[in-house]
Amino acid sequence: MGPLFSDAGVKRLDKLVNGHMLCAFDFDGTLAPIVAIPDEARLPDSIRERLLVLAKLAPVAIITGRSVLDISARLGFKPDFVVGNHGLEGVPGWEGLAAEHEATCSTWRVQLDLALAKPEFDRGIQLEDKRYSLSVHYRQVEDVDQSARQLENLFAGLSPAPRVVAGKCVFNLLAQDACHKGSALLRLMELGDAAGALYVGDDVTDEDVFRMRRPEVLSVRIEHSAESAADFFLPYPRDILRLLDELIVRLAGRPAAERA
Ligand SMILES: O=P(O)(O)OC[C@H]1O[C@H](O[C@H]2O[C@H](CO)[C@@H](O)[C@H](O)[C@H]2O)[C@H](O)[C@@H](O)[C@@H]1O
Repeated sequence: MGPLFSDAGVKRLDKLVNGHMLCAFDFDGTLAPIVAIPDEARLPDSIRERLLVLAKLAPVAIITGRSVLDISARLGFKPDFVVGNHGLEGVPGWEGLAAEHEATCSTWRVQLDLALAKPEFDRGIQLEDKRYSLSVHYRQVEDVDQSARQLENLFAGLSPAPRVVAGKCVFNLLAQDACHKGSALLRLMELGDAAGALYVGDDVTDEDVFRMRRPEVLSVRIEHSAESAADFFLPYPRDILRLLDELIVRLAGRPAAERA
């Protein structure tokens, strides 16, 4: 994993922009700064303005852990694709799987509501029901390590067994099937007839994209992590602005026929 703005990274970016490409982004921690209360996350105007320009030059996808309803209200513009619930919601052609995911989530919800009401669990634990997946947040608890351990034990007893993906002070409970951010991205590329894609993310569920290590997908992580499978990293969250600017300059410089 090297810095994106290095000779090797810029070479990959230039090569990608020369073909018909999809620009895909995660939301929290990538486009929107992390804040203590999930509902207070906002897309900064400086980023929205650039995304609006970018969307005129190339197809744009937002692939997030939030629900489609939640994220759509936060964007303030309409990208070509909006995928929610870590790839489980909003992918054209995958609608048939939704009913099953919804039923599984309701089952977990009942079990978790009962358990989390017990006095041993910190009242700061917040369950976010996103219809097709659940997020259990523990950012607001007194003892983060203790709550994380208790929650992991609790999830081990859930039926049916979820796929538990830890994130930033959150556990995401997902269905155990092949749909995730990586498979969603490949499906969007197929639908958009894209020869390549840029994917930018910051968290553990973004590793489903990074781990694919596809040569046609340029994967970029926000902040360096020795454990990440991403190709490149941007050192600081603010560097997303530079990346958007560099993309816009390159894409705007292409002949119109290539952008179509
Ligand atoms: O895939 P993403 O777009 O990165 O979404 C991942 C989760 O983001 C949200 O939670 C995270 O961001 C919150 C706001 O900054 C923060 O308070 C929380 O601690 C983070 O885990 C969102 O609430 C979840 O539904 C998403 O799965």
